[in-house]
Amino acid sequence: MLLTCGCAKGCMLASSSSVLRRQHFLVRSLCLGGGGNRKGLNDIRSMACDSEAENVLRAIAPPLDQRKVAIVGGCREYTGAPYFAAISALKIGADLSHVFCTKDAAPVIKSYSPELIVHPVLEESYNIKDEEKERISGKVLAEIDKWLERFDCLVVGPGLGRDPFLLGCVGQIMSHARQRNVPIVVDGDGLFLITDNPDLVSGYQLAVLTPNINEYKRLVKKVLNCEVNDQDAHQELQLLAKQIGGVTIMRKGKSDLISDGDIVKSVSQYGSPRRCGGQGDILSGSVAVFVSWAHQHSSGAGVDSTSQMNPTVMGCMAGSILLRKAALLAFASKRRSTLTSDIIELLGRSLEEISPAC
Ligand SMILES: NC(=O)C1=CN([C@@H]2O[C@H](COP(=O)(O)OP(=O)(O)OC[C@H]3O[C@@H](n4cnc5c(N)ncnc54)[C@H](OP(=O)(O)O)[C@@H]3O)[C@@H](O)[C@H]2O)[C@@H](O)CC1
Ligand SMILES: Nc1ncnc2c1ncn2[C@@H]1O[C@H](COP(=O)(O)OP(=O)(O)OP(=O)(O)O)[C@@H](O)[C@H]1O
Ligand SMILES: [Mg+2]
Repeated sequence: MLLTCGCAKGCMLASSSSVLRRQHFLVRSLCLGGGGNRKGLNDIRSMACDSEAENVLRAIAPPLDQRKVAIVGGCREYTGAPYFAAISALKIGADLSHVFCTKDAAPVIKSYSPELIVHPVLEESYNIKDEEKERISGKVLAEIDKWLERFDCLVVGPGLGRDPFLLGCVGQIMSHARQRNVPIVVDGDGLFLITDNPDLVSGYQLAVLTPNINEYKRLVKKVLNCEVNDQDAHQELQLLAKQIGGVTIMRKGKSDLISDGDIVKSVSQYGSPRRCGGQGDILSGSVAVFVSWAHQHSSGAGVDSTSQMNPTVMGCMAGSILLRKAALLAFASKRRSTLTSDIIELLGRSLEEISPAC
């Protein structure tokens, strides 16, 4: 079998055995990063490099292992978003994917798939009396606390809705996860929550924010107190991440821009021109798995040059390139009728093409 590296340095290896494949994996890892990343003029180290994102994915994807992720989201209005995030995490390699949602949403989400573990624990205001609120929020927290330490990553927000009582409980869940050093991906209505309460993630380096165009506008307005400036997109994102205290932000759009306040990376692989709802949910579930793999990779890394990159940034790059590849394949086949579920079906093939399971 001929394996080509695809790294910027043009490395190519021929391999006919799994041993050689492992050696090739190491060579690919060493091809990462290097001196080509520095821009120099100011302190932004920025690079638009899709092959680098593929190399990051290969480097951090372990042999098959056990990962558990949880999605906090799903309410009366939205049941698709938490399902998309949770099933994407499973398709990529999580062995268990939990969903913590409202009681109304749970039977619906369960009916989409027997693969998911669904906890009907969240409550919305319409369902409870004022005098019950304190007791119920204590109960919600106690339910989730039992599980928190088992998770390698939490995704907060897909289809969560904006009910103030529910968001109050979710804020407390985030604080508990933070105390236990569980990485958190914040998306959708989770971003609505943290835009109002940036302290929930401020200074937490295991937090990833994945805003879409609207969510980004709201964040910039709240934190930087200005309008979005697309001319200086990299600097603005870097400043925003720095201001929130070193969280990693992936600004989704035509290119996905990723910054931890230090480096800025961009993934621009052509994906799908279809903007069907739910692609961001695939991304948040995928990033959860990749971030947890990247942290594992970094903690065990030796001389491998990927160990110098923030693992949270690596997880975002890997999630972005994978979603874009799957979206490209889905659009090639389904064209105008491409749906989010078509993209999810192609996550496995896309991952296999970038990083075959050993
Ligand atoms: N199949 C599914 O289940 C899917 C469900 N999804 C889920 O949907 C949720 C929202 O995500 P999204 O991407 O539509 O949000 P976004 O771009 O900020 O807003 C667009 C416009 O809508 C408006 N608006 C939003 N919420 C509002 C509210 N409660 N009440 C009033 N206005 C509201 C918003 O207004 P604004 O905030 O600007 O005032 C803006 O004009 C989120 O939980 C996501 O995960 C998606 O993942 C897709 C697949
Ligand atoms: N204009 C675009 N062209 C190409 N790809 C895009 C464009 N905008 C977003 N994407 C891709 O789609 C993915 C999801 O981003 P999007 O902005 O659709 O998220 P979202 O609005 O949160 O999605 P959702 O509908 O799930 O809430 C991103 O990773 C990005 O790669
Ligand atoms: Mg979204």
